[in-house]
Amino acid sequence: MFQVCVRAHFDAAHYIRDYDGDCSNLHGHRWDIEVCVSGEKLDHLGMLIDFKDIKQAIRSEVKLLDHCLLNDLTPFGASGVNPTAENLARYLYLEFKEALSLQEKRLAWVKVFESPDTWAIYEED
Ligand SMILES: Nc1nc2c(c(=O)[nH]1)N=C([C@H](O)[C@H](O)COP(=O)(O)OP(=O)(O)OP(=O)(O)O)CN2
Ligand SMILES: [Zn+2]
Repeated sequence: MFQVCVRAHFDAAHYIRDYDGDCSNLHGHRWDIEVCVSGEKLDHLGMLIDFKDIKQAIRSEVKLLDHCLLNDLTPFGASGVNPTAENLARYLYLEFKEALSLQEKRLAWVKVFESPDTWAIYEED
């Protein structure tokens, strides 16, 4: 089984509603993300998936998220879903799953780092 992964980052602000502490105040992070596709079969070039294809999907998403207030975005707005690393990882997983429309491969996981030492992973069974 191969895993092919791409790392990227964006800068965005957020606050955690109802959090008992500083994180309920508006603050920013450099969010690092990692997107990983898995599968068995390589193409004639010896690639599971071209890094470029993953990068392109990430670029479109990062355009939406960079320098924004995550709480203002539809998935985290009136819905009451807090923009935590966990919820952001799930949101991005579903976005990339749709954007990449993978065949004979799957989106293995998406990692979202709030800092170099703290991160969340979302994957599907
Ligand atoms: N499971 C989660 N826990 C926390 C999240 C999260 O998304 N998922 N988010 C936060 C806050 O966003 C906060 O910005 C990060 O908190 P923390 O790591 O404590 O950041 P500090 O810079 O304050 O780190 P210290 O080591 O405490 O100085 C909180 N928790
Ligand atoms: Zn934070």
